[in-house]
Amino acid sequence: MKQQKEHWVKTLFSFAGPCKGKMTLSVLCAILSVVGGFVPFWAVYEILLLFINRTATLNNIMLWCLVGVGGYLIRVICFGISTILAHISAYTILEGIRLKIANRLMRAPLGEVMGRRIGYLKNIIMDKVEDLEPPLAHMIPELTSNLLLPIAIFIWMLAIDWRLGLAVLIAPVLAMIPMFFLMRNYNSQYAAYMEANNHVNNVIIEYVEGIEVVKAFNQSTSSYEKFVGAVKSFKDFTLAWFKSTWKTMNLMMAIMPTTLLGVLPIGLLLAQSGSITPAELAMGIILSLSIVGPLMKATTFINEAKSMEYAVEAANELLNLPVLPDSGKIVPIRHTDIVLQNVSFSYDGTGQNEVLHDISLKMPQGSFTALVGPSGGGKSTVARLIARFWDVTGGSISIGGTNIKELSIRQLSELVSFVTQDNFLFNCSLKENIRLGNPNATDEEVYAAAKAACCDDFIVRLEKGYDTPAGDAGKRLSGGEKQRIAIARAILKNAPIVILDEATAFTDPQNEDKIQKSIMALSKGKTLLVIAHRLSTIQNADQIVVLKKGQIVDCGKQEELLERCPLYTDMWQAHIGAKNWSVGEKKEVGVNV
Ligand SMILES: Nc1ncnc2c1ncn2[C@@H]1O[C@H](COP(=O)(O)OP(=O)(O)OP(=O)(O)O)[C@@H](O)[C@H]1O
Repeated sequence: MKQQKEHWVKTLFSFAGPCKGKMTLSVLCAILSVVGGFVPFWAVYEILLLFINRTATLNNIMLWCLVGVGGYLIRVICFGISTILAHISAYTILEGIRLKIANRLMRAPLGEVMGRRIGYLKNIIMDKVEDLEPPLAHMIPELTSNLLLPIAIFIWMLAIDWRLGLAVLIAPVLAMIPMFFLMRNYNSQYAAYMEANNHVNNVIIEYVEGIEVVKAFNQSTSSYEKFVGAVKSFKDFTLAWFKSTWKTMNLMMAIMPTTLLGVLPIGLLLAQSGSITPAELAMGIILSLSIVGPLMKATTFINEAKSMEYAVEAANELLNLPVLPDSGKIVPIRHTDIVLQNVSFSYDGTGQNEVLHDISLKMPQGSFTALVGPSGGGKSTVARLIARFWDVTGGSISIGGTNIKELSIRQLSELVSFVTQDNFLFNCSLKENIRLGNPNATDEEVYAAAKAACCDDFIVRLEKGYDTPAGDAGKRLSGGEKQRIAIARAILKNAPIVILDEATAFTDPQNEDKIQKSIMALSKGKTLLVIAHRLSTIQNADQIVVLKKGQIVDCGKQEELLERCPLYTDMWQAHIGAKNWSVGEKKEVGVNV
C-alpha cells in the first residue's frame, strides 16, 4: 500500500525533538533582538523631541544615547545567541536525519540498499542533508527578525497615524505585482532546475565511479565529453532561467525599497495639516527606510525553503525504505536442513517480473548443494533469499523446520555465513577485519582462522603483518587474497550454514588450490550451498541443482546429471573444453569443496 506523503516541514521538525528547548530559546532571543533593534529608533525619536521642544541638555541627550546603545547591544547579543542556538539545533536535526537514514539502511532488506549506487547514497546522506544546514541555522534568527521587524514597524506607523501606516505599504504592495509574475512558474522552474542539478550529479558520480572502466576501454574522451556536456547544459539551463526572470526580478527589487515615495508626500501632507508632529514625520521617514532591508532579505528565504523541501524529499527516499520485518524472536533450532517450499520471487514485488517460479528444494544438514545453470537463471537470487536479503514473494524458506521470517534477523545472520566475490575490507587492520566474523575471538583464534583460510603466509609478509591497515593492504592484495580474508572471517564466524556465491570467481591457477583448501576448512561439517560457474569445483556435491529461467530443470549427483540432463552435460563439456583450452597442461584439481 502506498504511504501517504508527509509534508516536508513535518518531516523536518520530527527531528527537532532533542533540540526543542534550544529552538524555542532561539526564537525568543530572535524576538528580543527585534525588540532591542527598535530601541535606537525610539531613542532617536526622543532626542528629536528634545530638540523640537527645546528641552535638549547634554545629560538627557546622553541618557537617550545610552538607551539607544543599550538597545543595540541587546539586539546584537540576542541575535548572536539566537544564531548559536539555531546552529546547534540545525546540526542536531542533521545528525538525527543521518542517524535515522543509517538505521533505516540497516533495517531495510539488504537488496534494497545494495540496489542503490554508493555515490547516490553518499550524495543524499552527506550533500543533500548538508544543504539543510544553512537555511535551518539562519531561518530562526533571520527570518524571525526579517518578518517581525517590518510587521512591528508597520504597527508603529499605524500608531503614529493610520494613513502613514498605509503609506508605507504602497511600495511593498506594488512590488508584489512583478513578484506575482515571478512566482507563477516558480515551482515548475525549480523542479526543472533540480532535475538538471541531479543529472549533473549523476553524470559526475558515474564519471568517478566508472573511471576504471573508462580508462580500461580508452573512453576517457567520450566520458569527459559527456561530463562536460552535462555541466554545460546545467550552466545553460540556469543562465536561461536567470535571463527569463532578471527583468521582473530587478523591477521588484527596484520598487521594494521605494517606501519613501508613499511615506514622504503623505507624511508631509499630514504634518502640514497638523495631524502629526514634525518629530513623528521624521520618525515615520526613519522607520519607512528601515523596513526595506528586512523585507528584501525575507524574500530570499523563498528560495531557501524550496531547496530545503527538495533536500528533505531526497532524504525521505531513504527514510522511507521498506523495513524487513524482524520477529526479534530466538527460536531453538535443532538442525540446519534448509527447505525451499514453492518459492516464487520478483525483485519489484510484482507477479509480472518473477525471476523464481515455484521452486522447491531441500538441502539436508551437513550436505553440499551446488547451484548451477545459465547466467540470469536465478542462482544468486536463491542464495540471497536464504540469507533474507529480500523476503520471498510466494512460498516459504525454512531452516530447521522454522520459517526464516520467524527467526530474528540476528539469529538468522548467526546461522548463515555468506561469502561473495565482493569482499569488502573495512578501514581497520587486517586482524580486525577477520575478527568481524566473531568480535569475541582471541588473537590466537584470528591467526588460526587466517591459517586455515591460507592467508597467514601473505599477511605476515606485510610490513605490519596482521596490524596492516586494510586501506594500505587493500591496494596490494589480489582479488584472491581479499577473498581468502573474507573466508577467514567466515571460518571465525563458524556458522552452521555456509553460502558461497561465486566465491571461486578470483580463482587462478596459483590461487585455486589455496582457495579450495580454505573453502574446505570453512565448510567442514556445515550445510553448504555453492554457486559456481567452474563446475570442476562442485563435481563432488551431494546434489547439483540445475536452474534455468527461475525453474529447477534437474537435480542430482554429477554422474546422474551427466546421464540424463542435456543442459548440465552441455555445461560440463563446455567447462571441460574451456578448462583444457585455458590451462592446457595444468593438473585438474579434484575438489571437495
Ligand atoms: N537487484 C536486482 N533487481 C532486479 N532484478 C535483478 C536484481 N538482481 C538480479 N536480478 C534479475 O534476476 C534474474 C536472476 O538473477 P541472478 O543474479 O539470481 O541470476 P544468476 O543465475 O545468479 O546469474 P549469474 O550466473 O549471471 O550471476 C536476472 O534476470 C537478473 O537480471
